[in-house]
Amino acid sequence: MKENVLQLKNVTWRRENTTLLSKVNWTIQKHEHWALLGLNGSGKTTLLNIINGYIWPTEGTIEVLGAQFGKTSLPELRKSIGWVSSSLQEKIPKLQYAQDVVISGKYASIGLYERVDEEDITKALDLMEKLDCSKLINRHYETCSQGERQKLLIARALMSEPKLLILDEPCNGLDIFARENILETIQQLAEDPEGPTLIYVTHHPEEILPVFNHTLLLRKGNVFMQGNTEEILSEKHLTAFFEHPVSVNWYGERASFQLVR
Ligand SMILES: Nc1ncnc2c1ncn2[C@@H]1O[C@H](COP(=O)(O)OP(=O)(O)OP(=O)(O)O)[C@@H](O)[C@H]1O
Repeated sequence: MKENVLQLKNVTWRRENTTLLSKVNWTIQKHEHWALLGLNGSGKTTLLNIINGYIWPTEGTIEVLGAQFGKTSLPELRKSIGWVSSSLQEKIPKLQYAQDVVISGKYASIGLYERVDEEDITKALDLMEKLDCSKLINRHYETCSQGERQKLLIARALMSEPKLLILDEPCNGLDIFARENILETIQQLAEDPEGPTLIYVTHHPEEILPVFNHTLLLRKGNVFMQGNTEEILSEKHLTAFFEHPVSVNWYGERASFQLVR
């Protein structure tokens, strides 16, 4: 049976006289992993704020994990949504130990103020193992590289066993090796039948892994197109989307892109 993880209907957000999101319709089913692709300023962060209930839309309805906004406790719902973003990365205390960063995900706190039990420690270490970052145990967060920090934050998000995990530009600031390493980790996470449904947010189409077999293109607050990734990542569609000629080459199941001069 199909189970909706997310359902946005005609979601519109206006600020003063500007429409920043316009009539967004988006349905995600369980284990249907999606990429959200849009240039700077296209409205991605605004849309994520709406999905997490931090911004209330001017019009439209929102249902996340079966809970209808307006009829549900948002703080309670947020426990089931993981959101890994660069703004979160900046908030983590520099001197916090790597394993404590992960454990804090259980309490959705920045810093760790709760008494930690043996079970939490075991779970955090298992997650660090799973994400191939267990070598960071007892390291201060500030001494970890950008790629290592991203892995810790993904492990942190998984600590509360979210049903929906939003990865908001997780490869920003990474070199090509660290980027491929993170992408491999994300691919494994997406392939885990027990794992959360993923939304991968990016402005780089080459980061869209085969496991993200659905893509939504957002442009100037409008859904330009949505559906099957392979169809969407075509020269024709991306040229229209970017309003600039784009060439696409496929290497196996990954595509690479170039602006045509
Ligand atoms: N509170 C606000 N009031 C007015 N305009 C806003 C507000 N928040 C966002 N905007 C505008 O909405 C547009 C979309 O911003 P948003 O941050 O959602 O884009 P984005 O796709 O996440 O961009 P980026 O990839 O650069 O992070 C931008 O033009 C931004 O200036």
